[in-house]
Amino acid sequence: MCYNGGVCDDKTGKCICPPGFKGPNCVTACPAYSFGWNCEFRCGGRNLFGSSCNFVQFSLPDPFGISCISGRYGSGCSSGCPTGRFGADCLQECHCMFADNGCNSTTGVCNFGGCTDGWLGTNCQIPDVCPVGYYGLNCASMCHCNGKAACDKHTGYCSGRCAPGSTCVSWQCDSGYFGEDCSKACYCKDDTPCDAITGSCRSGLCLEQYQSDGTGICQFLLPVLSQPPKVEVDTTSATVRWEAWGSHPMDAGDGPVIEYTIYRSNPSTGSWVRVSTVQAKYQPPEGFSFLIDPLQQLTVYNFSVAAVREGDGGEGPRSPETTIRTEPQAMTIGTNIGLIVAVCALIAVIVIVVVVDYLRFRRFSKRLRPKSHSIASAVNMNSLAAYDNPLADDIPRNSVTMEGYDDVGNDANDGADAATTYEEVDLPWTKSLTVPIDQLSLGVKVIGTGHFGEVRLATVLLSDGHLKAAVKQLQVNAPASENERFLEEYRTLKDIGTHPNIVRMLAVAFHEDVLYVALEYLSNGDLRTYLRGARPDGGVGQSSLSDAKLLQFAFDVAKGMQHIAASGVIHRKVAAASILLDENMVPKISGFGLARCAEVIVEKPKKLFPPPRWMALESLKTNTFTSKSDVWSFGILLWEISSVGATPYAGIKSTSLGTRFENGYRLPKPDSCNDEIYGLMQQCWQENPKDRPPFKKVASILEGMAKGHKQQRYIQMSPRSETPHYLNIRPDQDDK
Ligand SMILES: Nc1ncnc2c1ncn2[C@@H]1O[C@H](COP(=O)(O)OP(=O)(O)OP(=O)(O)O)[C@@H](O)[C@H]1O
Repeated sequence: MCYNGGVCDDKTGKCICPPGFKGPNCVTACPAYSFGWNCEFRCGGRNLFGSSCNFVQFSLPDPFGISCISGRYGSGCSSGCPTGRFGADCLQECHCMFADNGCNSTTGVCNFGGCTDGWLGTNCQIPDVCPVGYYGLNCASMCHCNGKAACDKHTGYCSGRCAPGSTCVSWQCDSGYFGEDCSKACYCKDDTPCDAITGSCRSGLCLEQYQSDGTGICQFLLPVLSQPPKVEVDTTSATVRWEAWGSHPMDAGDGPVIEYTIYRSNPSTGSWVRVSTVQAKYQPPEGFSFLIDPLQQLTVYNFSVAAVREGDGGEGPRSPETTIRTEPQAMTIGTNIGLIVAVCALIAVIVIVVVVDYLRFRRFSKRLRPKSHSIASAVNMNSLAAYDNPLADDIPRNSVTMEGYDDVGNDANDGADAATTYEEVDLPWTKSLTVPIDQLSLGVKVIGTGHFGEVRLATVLLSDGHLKAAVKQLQVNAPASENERFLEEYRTLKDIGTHPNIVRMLAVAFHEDVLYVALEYLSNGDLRTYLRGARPDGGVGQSSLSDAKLLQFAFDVAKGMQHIAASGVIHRKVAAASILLDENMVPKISGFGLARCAEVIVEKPKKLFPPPRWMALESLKTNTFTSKSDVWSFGILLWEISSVGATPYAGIKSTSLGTRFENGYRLPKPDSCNDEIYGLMQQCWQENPKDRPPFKKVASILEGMAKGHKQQRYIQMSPRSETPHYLNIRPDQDDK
């Protein structure tokens, strides 16, 4: 947009400003009697022509040609502008509230009062509503909405879709994307580009597993199982059976199917829980089956299976479900003498076990007493040297010495006990992770406190040495629902598998009905605290945190979230406080306490609900959580990074957020980030979850920024000497 009579050069797209105005959009008025690209020439009293501006004409590039100085018109430029006019040859109209008083004939600034309705700016030449297709400061930037619709005047984002082949604010899709909003991925061989509008591969060749649909677009349809699984139950287990994808004429979509995911419902919340996957490679003639246990007796469960193709997002929808109730314990005392004898024998065994356990507990407590701050572990390093944990192979080798760790119980008397403390507990998912309790040494240091109590520094002995670990434990006396939540948290983490940007579970151990979970130790605390300390006024100093590092944080977290979303998990607590930093400052997603394995609508409990300031509109309004609500929260996390640790919506009550969001309110742009990164946040905060980019797209946009940070400043840390203009930190509103 060119103002004050400036015109746009149809070759370069740049504004050619009229005499008396300068700047990329001709908004800046030159001082009186001056003109030129930078107002460098003057006329009048002390001008370079040595004469008055009257009767002087100037030669400017087309389309102005010969014209008068601003504020003059007529042959020989001898007349001043009439009231209501200003600019070169007096061609511009004043837009002042008091029209009779007119405006300054050179600058257009109102002689009295402000602008008339619909106009803004120092000289009232900026329309209040940008013309269709423009947005931003002075309506100077172009937007690209589908159907040439208008866009948001501040952000450039379209209320509907972006024009095909554009991202609303840019005409170019990132490589590998096309279509409206550039939201569709194209799958061309060797990452060759596709047409930004149609999506057809320029090379005409598709990635393996994808087929051209005849128009040159490479795609596949997700495989759909049309039949519910058959389920047989007993008291505490269920056998789920299903036929291979494609066995039934109603099965739809494209193969090849590489595996199946088995789901069951969680009886207390009704949400879906991903139980396990079964490889599709070896197809048993009688169909597939999977045993799920343990289940609660006399409880109603739903079961479903989904077929999975190779690649990200290759899992099809869940099959129709089968609902069934587990059996009650069958006992017909009186009709079966043998059974009564068995029951008596069982009771006797239980009594013996309880007595033995009690005696062991007393002995164990005795061991604890002198060092009450730590839990015992009897480490016998020599005998365990050959222990092989498959996980250990891909664990970073932060091996430690045993100094500073309290091997309580590792004294002369305990040697014999150590071997007997290991107890097998029936949790199938822990199998590959379980280590004997004597391989775990709990340190004295409490490194944090979470919902399930203290988190302690520890070491765990795996195949090649002691690794530092953060250990959480489930209290024996925890209520059943808590128990379930704790187990759910770590089963989810186990299902997600390993990723460099997700906290890793090293091992689990059982001891006297306590479950210990050892996570890799992340020594640099959480990202929010780190960012706050790294503000130039925060003490750590600018040297510890470059703009590139801030972008890298965002990119790394996005990669981790892409992996979580691809595993079918919703995190529900994506926030800088949930990101922990390892010894090399690599961010790792943590805090899986609220994670779920499927789209969920939850009843709002009083505590343990996700932090509202990070929640998406639909989560606040209808308690609905999906991967796209995680994308919203990621947008808030990106804002936390860009504002170097500010509190979102500081000063605003979180109870008012839902209504504010519905009215279009969103977090403002931090001064420290540029339009492009704020644009990405805006995309994450689209009202309709479908309009938010998937994590794959978010990660690829951030990757582009991380690579291009030398050419462009996406996030700017203020130097120490400058007064930082960072947004507020309000610990009272941090939604801990
Ligand atoms: N792997 C780890 N390495 C280092 N410190 C950790 C680790 N895990 C947790 N902590 C510390 O312990 C604190 C509590 O962690 P925890 O995960 O229990 O918190 P939480 O917010 O209650 O999580 P959740 O909602 O998952 O239960 C964290 O804030 C952090 O300081």
